[in-house]
Amino acid sequence: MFIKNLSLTHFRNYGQLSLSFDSPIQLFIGNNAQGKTNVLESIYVLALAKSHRTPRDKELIGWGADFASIRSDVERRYGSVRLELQLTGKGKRAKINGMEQQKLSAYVGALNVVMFAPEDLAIVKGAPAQRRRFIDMEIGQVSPTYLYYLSNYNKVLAQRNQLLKDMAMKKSRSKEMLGIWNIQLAELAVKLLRKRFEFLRKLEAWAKDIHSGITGKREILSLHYVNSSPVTEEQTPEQAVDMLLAAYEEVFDRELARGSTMIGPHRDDFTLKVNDMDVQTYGSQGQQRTSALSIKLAEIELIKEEVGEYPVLLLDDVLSELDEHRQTLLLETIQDRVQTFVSTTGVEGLKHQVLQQASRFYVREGEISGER
Ligand SMILES: Nc1ncnc2c1ncn2[C@@H]1O[C@H](COP(=O)(O)OP(=O)(O)OP(=O)(O)O)[C@@H](O)[C@H]1O
Repeated sequence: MFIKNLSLTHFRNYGQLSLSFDSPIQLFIGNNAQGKTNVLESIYVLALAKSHRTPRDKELIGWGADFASIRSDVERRYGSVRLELQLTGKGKRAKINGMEQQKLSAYVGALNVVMFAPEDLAIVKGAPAQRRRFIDMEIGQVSPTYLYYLSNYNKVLAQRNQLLKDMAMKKSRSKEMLGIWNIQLAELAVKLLRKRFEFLRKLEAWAKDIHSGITGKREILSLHYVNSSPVTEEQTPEQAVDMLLAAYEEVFDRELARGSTMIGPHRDDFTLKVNDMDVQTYGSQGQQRTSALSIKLAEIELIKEEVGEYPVLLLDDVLSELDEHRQTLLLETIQDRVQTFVSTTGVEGLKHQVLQQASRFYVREGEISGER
């Protein structure tokens, strides 16, 4: 995948911006708070229809404007696609080749990206919700059906939780209705879980190899799904649904007391281990960083495997943080195969020869000038 150009209107601190790209690597160079991350964020939003920094689209719209838009022509293996996304704060309009997409799940995936930002350490160190978000976003990029099931799951979950609350307040005694929600929720949960198991298994295979390479074979990285339900990968979907229904029955009294659903993919997590040690709890800062890097590099390979093309890589302020050995490893993965956008405050820490040949863009107060 190759992003040929990018046009922004009222996106963050860019009133109007039009850029063209013809190199595998682009460096966005500038002081703090000038708009470097905003450019990378716009590419991420164009791909996933969501920001990596905020759940509120309103923040993406330039102050004083009532919409933001992002447009780009992307070269894919089957030809060029024009992607357009407009954000109003109340909703989004997404177009592929001028055709408006009714469902965002049909739009997401037209461009695949992997973002590596300082916040990504949260995949290792953060709360379970951050790892769930990571899993959902990554599977969603390569599987529109996953996004569709996820959005249905969340809707049914909200209704089931409401019913539990109503039952607890004696406003509703409808155990029959609960039975209906249980079946719908269990069927969707099993679809999500099976995809997640598969994703984690594939991600682990790549991450293990990469991590071993980075650490000179000293560390074995493994990923483990932390399941709140008794569903396993070995069960058939029918068996899994039955297991889940039985589990809902078992926790019914506790769920009624809490007014919320206690088991299912919305409560799950995954852990990372290095040589069988929990990295989140016991890992050093360096081990946590390296594990996050291994996972990001694994994601690049996984997307290639799933969609047949390398995604675009966005490196936000992380390259100069890596020591030379890790920089080299990262750049070897990229080589000429992965189009990469890098934000950095300076080029001093970027030693690798590949970076010397990159296109340079200088960012200052929401304006970008090209090569100097
Ligand atoms: N919705 C918005 N409208 C206008 N300007 C905005 C909006 N949101 C953020 N900004 C401005 O964008 C700038 C921040 O840009 P960005 O986050 O890209 O910084 P950066 O160049 O990556 O800096 P750093 O190196 O510190 O990360 C700030 O000046 C901020 O005021």
